[in-house]
Amino acid sequence: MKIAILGTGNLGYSIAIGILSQDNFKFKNLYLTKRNTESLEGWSKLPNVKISTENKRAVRFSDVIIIAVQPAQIQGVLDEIKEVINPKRHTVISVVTGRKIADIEAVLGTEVAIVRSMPNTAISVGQSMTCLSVNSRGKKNIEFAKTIFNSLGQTMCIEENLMQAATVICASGIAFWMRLIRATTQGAVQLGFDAEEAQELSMQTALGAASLLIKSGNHPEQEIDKVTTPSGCTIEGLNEMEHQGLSSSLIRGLVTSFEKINQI
Ligand SMILES: NC(=O)C1=CN([C@@H]2O[C@H](COP(=O)(O)OP(=O)(O)OC[C@H]3O[C@@H](n4cnc5c(N)ncnc54)[C@H](OP(=O)(O)O)[C@@H]3O)[C@@H](O)[C@H]2O)C=CC1
Ligand SMILES: O=C(O)[C@@H]1CCC=N1
Repeated sequence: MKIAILGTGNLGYSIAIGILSQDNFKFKNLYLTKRNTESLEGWSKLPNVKISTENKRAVRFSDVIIIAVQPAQIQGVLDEIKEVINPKRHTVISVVTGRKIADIEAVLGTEVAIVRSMPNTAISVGQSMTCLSVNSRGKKNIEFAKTIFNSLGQTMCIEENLMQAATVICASGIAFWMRLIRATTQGAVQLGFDAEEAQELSMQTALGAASLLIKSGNHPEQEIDKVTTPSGCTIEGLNEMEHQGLSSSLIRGLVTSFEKINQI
């Protein structure tokens, strides 16, 4: 499999690191493009990695085309590559926020396999939650896209009308969870740990909580019941957090992000 990433910025870079680090599928070449390639110079020393400013060249050279530019830049990229897209050969995967499959079909045509994908930046460490939607032609290629993204975390195939919500929960979600980890780290510092220890306690506890749910399949309240000793310290702290609006502020933040993403 020959893969091109058109637009190797923050997310494209994370995807490239993830592809290079995984060993579940074999890729023959990884072609990375951006307009100014200075930041990618170190990569050209890697075997099987090509760096270029030329999107058309990257497309001609590849089978899977991952488009990872900003929403305002995708139209220009699609216009540029349309003449070299071969529907029999190429699968186009867009990770661009808010751009519908229909917008891409309008330029490349409905006979091209198109996957709309929303990974998150944890893709660079093989732990992305990636949501996928496909056009009719892409249904045959969904397993192919799943193979790529399953080796870089977990995937879920969803209806395209849920993609904006998925972006808020999973992609923006990385920022939300970072803030929760930072806040619990700051609390631990206030209670006497140094900053490094505090962050380690916070990160591993967050990982443990998520792992408990993933492995047991339990509802969060079942796990909470196991921790909240009657009249104990956990329920006292948890109730104070709720009095201060913990769940409510998180839900309101998600809804506000969702309202914003629908204007992008
Ligand atoms: N799922 C997620 O977690 C996230 C998703 N996103 C989405 O991913 C997309 C990319 O975001 P992000 O990586 O943060 O953005 P960046 O601005 O960091 O990356 C975009 C890259 O595209 C390159 N680029 C721009 N125009 C072209 C072109 N014509 N040809 C080739 N390369 C080009 C830019 O580099 P240069 O200027 O050198 O060309 C830049 O490196 C966006 O749509 C964003 O909404 C973003 C962040 C997180
Ligand atoms: O904040 C944003 O608009 C983009 C979409 C998801 C992550 N970053």
